Amino acid sequence: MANMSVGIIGMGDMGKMYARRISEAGWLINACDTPDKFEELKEEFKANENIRILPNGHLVSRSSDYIIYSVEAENIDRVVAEYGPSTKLNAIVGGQTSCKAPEIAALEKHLPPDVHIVSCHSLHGPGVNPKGQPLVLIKHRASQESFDRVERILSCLQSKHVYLTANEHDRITADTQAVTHAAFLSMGGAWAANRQFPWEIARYIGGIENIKINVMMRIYSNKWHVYAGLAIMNPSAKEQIRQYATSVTELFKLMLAGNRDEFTRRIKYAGERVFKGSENQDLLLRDDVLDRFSLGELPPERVKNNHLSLLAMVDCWSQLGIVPYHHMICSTPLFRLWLGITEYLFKKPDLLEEVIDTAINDNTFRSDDLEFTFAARDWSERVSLGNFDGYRKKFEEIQQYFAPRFPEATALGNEMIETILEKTVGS
Ligand SMILES: NC(=O)C1=CN([C@@H]2O[C@H](COP(=O)(O)OP(=O)(O)OC[C@H]3O[C@@H](n4cnc5c(N)ncnc54)[C@H](OP(=O)(O)O)[C@@H]3O)[C@@H](O)[C@H]2O)C=CC1
Ligand SMILES: O=C(O)C(=O)Cc1ccc(O)cc1
Repeated sequence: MANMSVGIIGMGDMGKMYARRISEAGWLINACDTPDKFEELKEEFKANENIRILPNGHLVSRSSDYIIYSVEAENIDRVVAEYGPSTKLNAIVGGQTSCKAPEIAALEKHLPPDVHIVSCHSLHGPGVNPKGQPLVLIKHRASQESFDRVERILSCLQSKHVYLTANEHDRITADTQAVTHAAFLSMGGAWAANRQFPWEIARYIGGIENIKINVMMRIYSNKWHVYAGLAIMNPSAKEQIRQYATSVTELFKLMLAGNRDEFTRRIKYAGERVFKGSENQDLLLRDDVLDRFSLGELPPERVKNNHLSLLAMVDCWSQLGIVPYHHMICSTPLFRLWLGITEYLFKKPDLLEEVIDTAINDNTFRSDDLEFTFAARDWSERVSLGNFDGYRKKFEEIQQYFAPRFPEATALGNEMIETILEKTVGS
């Protein structure tokens, strides 16, 4: 055990984070990315004697006792097909992709039968401290001894271990990741379609709005393939994202029709189903932290919003019979912020009344809500069709629109996440 070496195939953001942390704990790392990056990676890691950069995945596979594939979900089958047959006899292999059905299928299909399969998934981005964040471990085809070895190696991340099957993982992360991202992707899509920068508009500054903007900017400043992969390849995500788009559409139609009774009944019913049992728990987020992280100047008086995106999320959970608190075991920082702002709205009866009133009576939001509805449906459609190119094109167009403010938004977003998560980690 003491001499076990760890292989990492795919030295992108997550692969490098794993390599650095695992090597610091004293394990020997054999790592590679695509052959064209061999020299560059060798240069980058030359000072770290516990990290050996190799030219390709065959050499990593042959020489490592535990191998982690940290490549794009879309490429997992092709990459395991290529290097899997070179795996060292009796080694342990797993992946770090965000969606387990295609990963497990690839590992089962291409690895020799003597190889043990243990997969993992860190539920946070490469820039977040893994301490206390959920780390899913999947003992798919492995002896207890092999599983214990993986657990010991990864214990250096100091994450909170969560034991699930691949199916359970995908069902829960479809909600905590794919639907959460769909909501923020749609906000960005709507603002870009209306040629708005929300931090320049009083309605979108302060409180809940700060979280919406900062998380939206965080997602669009990242790589499209992470979001495309975990939505398009997760078998549970299509249905859940479709329900979100349907909830948005149906609530928007009730608003347009001015149907206050039905709108109110539906919102309250959804709120009861989703938040029943959590009434006496502390709120995940507090006012003072909500107001602190703004990309724009706070207006003298708070401007009302109907928060269609949040109302639709609660309606979606209710329609799917999901209690989001049960999903905290696979919560990412973004999901905790998302759940935090929805419960903030639903657990403040005066605010909820104001929001319902605004939704029915205030016409100044109609064009924003129309674009938001289009965006939610369009993202859902692209995911349902399994359209990676279409996903990429839309993502990158919107990304370009917001790019000039990314450096500032990333700094503010990091600070916001750190401050707010101090309170929500482990809850
Ligand atoms: N980013 C995040 O927040 C998180 C991501 N994940 C998951 O982790 C995985 C990696 O994500 P991330 O690090 O962000 O993505 P990156 O794009 O930064 O890293 C993936 C790397 O794998 C490389 N790669 C592709 N094919 C091969 C190959 N045949 N041999 C060796 N390397 C190869 C890619 O090269 P090239 O670019 O040339 O294709 C790239 O450098 C994904 O599946 C993602 O879903 C999990 C948790 C968090
Ligand atoms: O927190 C989020 O949802 C992120 O956007 C970062 C992220 C992306 C992919 C993962 O598999 C896990 C975390």
